[in-house]
Amino acid sequence: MAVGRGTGAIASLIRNIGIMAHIDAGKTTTTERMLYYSGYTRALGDVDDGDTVTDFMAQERERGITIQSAAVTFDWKGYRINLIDTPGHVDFTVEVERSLRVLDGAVAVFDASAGVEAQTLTVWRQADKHHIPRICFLNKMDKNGASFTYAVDSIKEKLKTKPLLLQLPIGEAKTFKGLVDIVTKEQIIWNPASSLDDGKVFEQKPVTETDDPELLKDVRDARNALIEQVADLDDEFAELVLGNFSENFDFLPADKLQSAVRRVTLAQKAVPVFCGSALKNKGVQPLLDAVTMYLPAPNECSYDFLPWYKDDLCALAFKVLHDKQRGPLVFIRIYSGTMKPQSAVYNINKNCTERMSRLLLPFADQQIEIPSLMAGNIALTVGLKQSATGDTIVSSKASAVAAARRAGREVGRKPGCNSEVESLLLAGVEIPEPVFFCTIELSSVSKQPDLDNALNCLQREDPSLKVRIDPDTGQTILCGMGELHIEIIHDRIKREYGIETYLGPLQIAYRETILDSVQATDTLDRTIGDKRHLVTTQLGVRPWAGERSSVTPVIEYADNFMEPLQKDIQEAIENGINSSYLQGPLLGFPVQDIAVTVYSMTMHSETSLTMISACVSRCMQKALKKASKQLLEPLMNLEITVSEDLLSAVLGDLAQRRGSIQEIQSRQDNKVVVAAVPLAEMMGYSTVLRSLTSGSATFTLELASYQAMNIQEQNALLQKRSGLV
Ligand SMILES: Nc1nc2c(ncn2[C@@H]2O[C@H](COP(=O)(O)OP(=O)(O)OP(=O)(O)O)[C@@H](O)[C@H]2O)c(=O)[nH]1
Repeated sequence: MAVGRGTGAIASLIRNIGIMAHIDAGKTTTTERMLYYSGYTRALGDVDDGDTVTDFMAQERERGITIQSAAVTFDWKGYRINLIDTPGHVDFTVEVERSLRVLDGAVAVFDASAGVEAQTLTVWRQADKHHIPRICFLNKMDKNGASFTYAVDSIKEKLKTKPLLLQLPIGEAKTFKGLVDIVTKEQIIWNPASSLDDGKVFEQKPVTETDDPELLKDVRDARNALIEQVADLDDEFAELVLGNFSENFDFLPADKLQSAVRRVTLAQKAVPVFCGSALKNKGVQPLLDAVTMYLPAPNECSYDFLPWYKDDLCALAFKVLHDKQRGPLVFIRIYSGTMKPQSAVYNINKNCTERMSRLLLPFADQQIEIPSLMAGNIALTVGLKQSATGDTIVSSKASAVAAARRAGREVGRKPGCNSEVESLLLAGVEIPEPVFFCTIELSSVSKQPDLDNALNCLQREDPSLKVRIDPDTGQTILCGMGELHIEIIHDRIKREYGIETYLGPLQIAYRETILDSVQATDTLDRTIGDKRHLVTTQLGVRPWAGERSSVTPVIEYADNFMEPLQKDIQEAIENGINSSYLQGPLLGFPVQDIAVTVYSMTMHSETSLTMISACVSRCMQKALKKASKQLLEPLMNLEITVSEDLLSAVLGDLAQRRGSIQEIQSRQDNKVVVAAVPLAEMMGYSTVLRSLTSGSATFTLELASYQAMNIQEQNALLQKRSGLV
């Protein structure tokens, strides 16, 4: 194998990239081809045969979709490429967010016959949020209906970005046979005569007047347009062009244009576009060249926190896998310093020191042992037992404290308080609230400890899975992002942990809110041992109409409230508030969009902080019960792609689901319906849509907001829940 066994690659030769796309655009196929051409696999994997390297989990093979982000390392022409395969299904956007956090650049893969599809838009926005430079790959150029121009226009319009056409296809759909590199004016034709049609052999030669005058004209026009476009975006390049080449762009050296394209790509002013057909083995090698040429190296990315660590270790755990023999395997991205096996590291989130036994380079489901690894690399560690997805890892607590000091934070104000060090955490992954939940039951109670262990492991791997115990029934509840998400968790419990479980019916995670302002007073008086805990508090709750809906309440204090307010008492009060809004008064769902004002608090000097929290929590519950209450239901953004002849059937069905149609767009021969529909109406929708359209339509579903239910629906739900109907 070509991977070095040293300390990993030096940062300028590393590319940490991800592939992002809509479901079925061809991420897995493209990844497989990359691994093949770089020499990592000897045979071409095929998603349709279920034998790809990156989709290594059994469920992924069966379902043909990518669920887990598997990190794969390979080398291409002297560069080390760490590739994180990001999932495309909307149930797994947390996986996408998590992998985007550790990427320096991304390749967006499109189906050239469909252009920009719903999920690409979502992931594109996430990549914008993380400021990740991108290049685009228009895949499936061989497919019926593939259109380079259509796909480029759709990138321009929908993604509101400036595509830089660095290639032109030669032929389209059935006639697609190669491409032209606009920068070098060379054509690349894959060898049809090769007996093994694996795309390894291709012919690369300049486009000439004699061979194909028409193509040469197209290439010249495209190159001139590209030069003008780049000159508009990059002053250094504009000066060069105007100074020496304004008469004739033909003489402008390719490397000058490449450097300028690189600068505008890294500055995210524009996005280079490439094309090909992964399935037909065309265009992937130039795409790999483009990854090394146009996407940034780790040392070209700036991170606010780097100066705090100087050369000390700073790393982020971005993925946990559980291995039966070796225990948890934690994927780490190293931002600064060096990592060595057989050493201790400090986890800031968990405030604990852990020992790492081995350090491995990830190659899908195989790993290669390495003696140390430098900044910029991605590695797999063995031995970390506490670390979970999203944790920040440094060399020692002392190093974290030193970094906190450099960051200008005041450390050690209060003994035992870790919060200043915690503020050094690399921004964690935002986990959206789960919209579905269901009970999970065992056939035999004796297996409960095994199930608890399995759920703990699964939660460390996947923070979007939440597990809680129903306080009334004692049942274990799984909360997840979608039907498929929960189904896959269920499947994994059986396959990976050998535990047979039954799921209760899938239910929707509603929210609650209040409609008026109310106040409540409560007193708690308890004597424990020889101490009397006596506390009285008065507080008010009111609806909060802030810009964004939020489950965490806004907390305010009345003027002159206990001045000066001691920090530990304030924490106790806020703990009390925060423990009470999660169980709303109507059906026990979290209460959102409320503001709490604490008016007064009197207490006996011996009252403990726990009793203060308990009193505040009870008082909050009392106030929430007194208020007029409202149930909120998840409203989903739905996007359906359907052929024109089946459109009316789909719309007719949507009308019965309380759906409001926002837009119907045309996408080549298809219609795209954009609608908002309550989640309650979408249970089992994939089966319904499949039968309505004989499986030809596709849809994506994403949480938009929580909306108030009307009074009839609210009453019907309350009655159903209380067993009256
Ligand atoms: N015609 C054509 N089909 C392709 C091409 N690339 C991939 N496909 C097919 O498209 C389907 C989806 O390909 P995948 O590589 O699994 O796509 P993916 O984006 O990884 O899919 P998810 O993991 O489900 O998100 C498969 O049937 C592939 O054979 C291509 O270049 N041309």
